[in-house]
Amino acid sequence: MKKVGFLGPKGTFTEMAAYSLFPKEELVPLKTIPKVLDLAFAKGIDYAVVPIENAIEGTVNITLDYLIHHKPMPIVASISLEIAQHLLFSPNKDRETFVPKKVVSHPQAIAQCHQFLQKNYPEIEIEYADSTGSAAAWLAENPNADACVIANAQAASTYGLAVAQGDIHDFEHNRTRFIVLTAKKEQAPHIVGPEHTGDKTTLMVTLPSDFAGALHQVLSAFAWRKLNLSKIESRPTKTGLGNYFFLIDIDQLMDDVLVPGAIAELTALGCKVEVLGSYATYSSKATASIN
Ligand SMILES: O=C(O)C(=O)C[C@]1(C(=O)O)C=C[C@@H](O)C=C1
Repeated sequence: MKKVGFLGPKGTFTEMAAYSLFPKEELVPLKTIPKVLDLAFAKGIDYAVVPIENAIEGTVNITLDYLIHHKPMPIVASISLEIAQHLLFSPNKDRETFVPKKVVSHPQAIAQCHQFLQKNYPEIEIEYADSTGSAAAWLAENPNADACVIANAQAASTYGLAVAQGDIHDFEHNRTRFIVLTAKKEQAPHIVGPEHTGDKTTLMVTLPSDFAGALHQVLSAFAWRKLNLSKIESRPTKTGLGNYFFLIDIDQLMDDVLVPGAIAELTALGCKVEVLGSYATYSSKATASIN
């Protein structure tokens, strides 16, 4: 059995992602995203599953930055899940009359429900937790707290909390993409359950210096080869204000000609190019209940 580390505890969205991809493997809950990446890098687990991007809030910066700057490992798969955020109360509180003073959740979950909170609880104090699951676990241990949490239905049932209001995320099409990483040689995991939606190659491109038309030249290396890009994002290199690199997702696996050709062209322009992964992408409804 493989060991799959994920942002825990039980009841997180990342657990759903890990379970959708690896229902038969040993799932290992870890407290924070850096802890998951550290353990994968040290080969204490076979695979790491961590969130990377949300449809409402954008990139999960901690994942990307920690991966790139501290624990570089190849991406070997990704999965996108529907994300339904619910407002959960302790069973000790009356759903009709309780007015919580505090809401506890993961920053991404709070951000996805920002307008809901503004409208319904404008005075509420916000407390950030390591994950939605850890917020739910905390409320289960402190059932008399004047607090509520934002988490999913799986967390509600795992921790015996009541769904005071379902689907409180501000935009309907709320999805998060999770990536699978490994520091072990064997690479691509064997995945059968979720729907295979396509393939990606993710590149990290650092420009030699800031010159006129640099990004245009970078993009044209892909354009004339008809390589479709599904994402381009700039992130700070952390070497000084204004220094950025680009993360580029190409909509296909690494091949023998086109992608290496584009990389060679970028290198000839003076860019530094690293391949962060070439992998299959999956999609799932995330409704599976985890035992
Ligand atoms: O807190 C969780 O349940 C997580 O799995 C983390 C996370 C994230 O970091 O984006 C995953 C999916 C949702 O977007 C909200 C939170």
